[in-house]
Order: sequence, then C-alpha cells, then structure tokens
Amino acid sequence: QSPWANFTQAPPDPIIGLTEAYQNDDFPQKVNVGVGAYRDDSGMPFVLPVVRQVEKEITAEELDHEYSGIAGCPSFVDLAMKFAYGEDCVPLLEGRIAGVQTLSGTGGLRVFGEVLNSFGHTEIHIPNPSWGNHVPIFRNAGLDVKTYSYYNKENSSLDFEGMIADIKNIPEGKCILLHVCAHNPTGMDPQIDQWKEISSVVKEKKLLPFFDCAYQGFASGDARIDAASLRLFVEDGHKVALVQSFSKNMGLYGQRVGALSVVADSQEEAQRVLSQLKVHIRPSYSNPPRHGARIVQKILSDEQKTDAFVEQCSSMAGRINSMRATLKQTLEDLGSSRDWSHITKQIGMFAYSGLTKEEVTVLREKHHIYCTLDGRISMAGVTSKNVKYIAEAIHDVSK
Ligand SMILES: Cc1ncc(COP(=O)(O)O)c(CN[C@@](C)(CC(=O)O)C(=O)O)c1O
Repeated sequence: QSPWANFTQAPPDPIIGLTEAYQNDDFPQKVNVGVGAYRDDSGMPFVLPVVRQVEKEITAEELDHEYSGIAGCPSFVDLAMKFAYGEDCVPLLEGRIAGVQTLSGTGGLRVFGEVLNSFGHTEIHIPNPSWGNHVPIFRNAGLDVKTYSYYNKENSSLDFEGMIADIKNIPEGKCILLHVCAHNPTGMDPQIDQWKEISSVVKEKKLLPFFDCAYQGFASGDARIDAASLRLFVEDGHKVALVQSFSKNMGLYGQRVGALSVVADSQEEAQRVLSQLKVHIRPSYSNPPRHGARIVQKILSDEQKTDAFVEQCSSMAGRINSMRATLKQTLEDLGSSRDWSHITKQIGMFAYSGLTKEEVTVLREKHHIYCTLDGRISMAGVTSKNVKYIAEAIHDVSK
C-alpha cells in the first residue's frame, strides 16, 4: 500500500483558500475581498512606479545570483530597521539591535517563534481576533498560543478595558504579540495615549513585547509615522522584538521581503542574539532571496525614491479610505438598519464588517462575493465599479 495512504485531506486555508475558490468561480460579477492584497480601481494588482524604476536599474547592473548570507542583505536590514525604529532611535545608534532579513513577515514570525521556544519562552499571547495565520505559525514553532481581549463585537470597537485587564492577567515574563498599526482583521488601533498605558502595563508585568509590522504605510497613510507604537515602546526601554513585512506597503507580496529584529542590552548581547537567529534560519531555509531585498534597499537608501515610495503607498491608503466612505454611504442610502460607522473608523487594509458566518456564506454563495468567514472585507478589493454591487449584496444579507 502507498506510503502516503494515511495523508488525510487538509481543509483549505481560510484566507488563501478563498482566492482559489474565487478563481474557480466563473460568475461575471464575482468579487474577491478576501486576501489583503492591494488592487487599483480597476481591480488589478499595483506595482509601485518606484519599484518598476529600481527594477530597471537593478537589471542594468547585471548583478550575480550568489547566495545571500544567512542574515540576508546587511544594508537592506539596516535600512529596514531605520524605517521602522526611526533614524534617531538610541538602541539603533548604539548598535544594539540584532537584525536579519527573513522570508517576509511569515518567515520572521516563525523564526522568532522557534527562537523564543528554544530559550524557554513557550507561551505567546496574541490579540483576539488576530491574523488567522498567527496561531498555526506559533503552534508549529512549538509555542502554546493564548489570547487577550481586543475587540468589542457589540459596538464594533476596540475593547481597551478588556485588553488591559487581560494583559494585567498575563503571567510575568510571557511574550505578548502586538500589531504595530492597521490591526488585522479589525482595523481598530489603540490611540497613542492607550499605547502609553499598554506600555506601562507590559513593563509592570515584565512581558516580552513582540511587534508585527505588516502595514507600515496603510494606517495613517504616511509610512514614516505609522510606527509610533513601536517607537514609544523602545523609548520606554522595552527590549522589543519586531517583524516587518514589505509585502503590502511596497507591493512585493510574492518576492517575500521581510526582516526580524531584536533590541538588546548591549552590542555584545545583540551579537549573541543575532547568532541564535542565524542558528535557526540556516537549517530552516538557509538564506533569503535577493531580488526583493535589492529593490527595498535601493528605494530606502535614496531620499527621493523613499519620498516617492511613501507618496505612492499613501495613495494606496487614500484609495482604500475613499472606498470606506463610499461603501458606508451606499449602505446608508440603501436604508440599511445597521450602524456602519465602524467601516470609516477602521484603518488599514480591512473592514471588520460584523457580518455573521451565515451572512458571509450567503454573500459568497448567492452574490459571489468572497470575504473571510469572520466577516473581514479587504477594502483593497472594493472599487468605484463594484462598490454599489457589494453594498447591495451586504444589504441583502443583513437587512
Ligand atoms: C498581521 C500580518 N502579519 C504578517 C503577515 C504576513 O505577510 P507576509 O508573509 O506576506 O509578509 C500578514 C499578511 N496577511 C495577508 C495580507 C495575507 C496572508 O494572509 O498571507 C492577509 O490577507 O491577512 C499580516 O496580515
């Protein structure tokens, strides 16, 4: 009998599986508002002009395709850290942040999950809800995944009181995962004064703050100020860990460009941490791909190209925000009985609609609109051409 006879059929991924179902649907007005990948107003993927420009420059340089080091491209890592922590970040200036290039955000989260586990931190506390893949990533890294309150479904808002109460109950020294900005899936972020309170509770409980930064540029629209929460924690003296993804803000999804960094006590400690990050990367995927890191390195090392990138990223955020306003207004004009004000209060790629699993299922089966079962709508999939169709369908399932 076949050696694979005991392989059972696994369920489709809640997010990626939607895209597969969407592609197999031949309904002419089908809409994909599942995966958080930006689309322009024609529903097409968008390659930032500044990315196109530097790709031409890279090709002209006729570079080789030698291996990266285990830690990837050093100048990419330095520039990525400057981008997130800020040029004037003291630990960065003191050379005590260990940084590596990773297989995008997913790769960085997985590597650090394994490193945490191998050094006795066997538990991680993530928001409820959080990005669906956080649970399997950390479980497969060997961690026990627990959650803290984050969202109030009743009034579609941040449950700050519940969040603080739960964080206060996390046992001392445990790791807590925080989204830097544009929380996935709710789009609800703490305000800066709430971040200050979170920082002092995390300090009081001596928790390990682990930041996931996947949307720097999609919250305020200015990528250079979307990292305020992270920078506040570093200024408060926390030894943070950070994972950055350049999938969404640079539109480099398939190039798998990310970074993992850890703030240490000293240069010597940063070197020890770096050595452990590398010890986990080498037997996992050995070293990261070169092309995407070259693109980001070329952009972030040139002020004009960085300005162009920030402007182009902000225009993506702008289009998403205008679709939020239009979707909300159209639902109201249809006479919906529900309060949709959260759609414009939320920021980033997603609207956490509040639709139930049943309503989401009818939306897909009857209207061929694909969003995740938790009711998350990737606003990037909403365009001036389909927003009316989407609103009418949402109204139809949620009158
Ligand atoms: C909070 C968060 N962290 C990390 C990642 C990882 O992205 P990367 O590996 O491409 O760097 C995502 C992507 N989440 C998407 C946009 C795509 C996905 O599910 O993979 C989403 O639809 O939620 C994310 O939303």
